[in-house]
Amino acid sequence: MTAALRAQGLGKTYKRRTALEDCTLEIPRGSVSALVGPNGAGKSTLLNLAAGMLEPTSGTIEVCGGVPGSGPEQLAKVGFVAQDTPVYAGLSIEDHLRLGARLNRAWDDDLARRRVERLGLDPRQRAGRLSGGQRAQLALTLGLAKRPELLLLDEPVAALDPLARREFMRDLMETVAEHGLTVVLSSHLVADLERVCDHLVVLVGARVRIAGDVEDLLATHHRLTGPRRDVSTLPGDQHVVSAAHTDRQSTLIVRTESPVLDPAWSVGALGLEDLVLAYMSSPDDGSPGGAATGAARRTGLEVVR
Ligand SMILES: Nc1ncnc2c1ncn2[C@@H]1O[C@H](COP(=O)(O)OP(=O)(O)OP(=O)(O)O)[C@@H](O)[C@H]1O
Repeated sequence: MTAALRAQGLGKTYKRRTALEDCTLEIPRGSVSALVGPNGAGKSTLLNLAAGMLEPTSGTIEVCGGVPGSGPEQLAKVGFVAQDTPVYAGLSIEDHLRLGARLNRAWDDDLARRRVERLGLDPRQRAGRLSGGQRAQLALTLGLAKRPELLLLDEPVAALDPLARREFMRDLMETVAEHGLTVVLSSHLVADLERVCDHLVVLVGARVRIAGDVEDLLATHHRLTGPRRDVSTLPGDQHVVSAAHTDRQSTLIVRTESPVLDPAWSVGALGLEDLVLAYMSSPDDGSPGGAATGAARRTGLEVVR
C-alpha cells in the first residue's frame, strides 16, 4: 500500500525546545490513523508539519506524494482542522459554506448542508456566537466537505458531547468508506478510537514509541500474569513493554511474534487502550518500536509494589 504521509528523520525545534525528534513513519493510504500520546508529546507539531503550517527543523515529510503546503494542488489534497477549530467569528455559517465552495474545487455542498441541518445549526448564525462544540462541528463539517485525500484532525472530538462524538465518528467512517480518504486524528479518548482506527502512532517525549497496523499490534502484544518473575529470565524474543510486580505476582505486557508457551503464565489479550497506556508509561529504551530486551529489561521498566 502506498503511503499518504511519509516522514523520514523528521524533527522540529522551537528555539531550544524539541517538539519532535527523529520521527520516521508511514501512514498507509486509506487508513484511519490514531495519533496518541501524553500532553506535549508532539502530536500537534506533527500534524502542523503535515499540513504545511510549520517547516521542519530536520528531516523530511511528504504528504500525498508532495511537500506539505507547496502549492494549490497540494493544498487541495489535504484538509486540516487545527486543535483550536478556527472559524471566522464575524461570518455566518452560510458564509462559511459559500467560502468553502468558492475555495475548494472538490467541495461537497450537499454533505456540508446536510450536516449543518442535522446538527440543528442555524445557517444565519454568526460563527463567533457558536458554543465551543458547535464551532468544532462547523470546522469539522468544512474539513469533511472539502473532500481532501488526506484529512488531518487535531483532537477533533475533544469539545463534543458523547452523543455528538459518536455521530461525528460515524460520519467520518461513512465518508472514509464512500470516498476512500486517509484520516489522521489525534485524540486522548482512546476508547473512542478503538472502533474507528486501523492504524496507530504513539508519540512520547517527541519520539515515535510505536506505530503500526492496530490488528497486528494487538495480535503481537500480550498481558502475562503469573508467579513473580525476574524479567531478565524471559525468552529473548519476548520484549517487555511494561512490568508490574507484587510480592507474589508479576504482570507483564510483552511484545512477541511467537506464541507464549510457558505454562506458568496466564496469557491475556490487550485492548487498544491497554496497549497505548503500556507504551505511554514505559520509558523509551531507544529501540525502534521499542521495548526492552536483555540487559535493558530492568532499567526503569518495572513497577514494584
Ligand atoms: N509555538 C511554540 N513555541 C514553543 N514551544 C512550543 C510551541 N508549540 C509547541 N511547543 C512545545 O512543543 C512540545 C510539543 O507540543 P505539541 O503541541 O506538539 O504537543 P501535543 O502532543 O499536541 O500536546 P497536547 O496533547 O497537550 O495537545 C511541547 O513541549 C510544547 O511546549
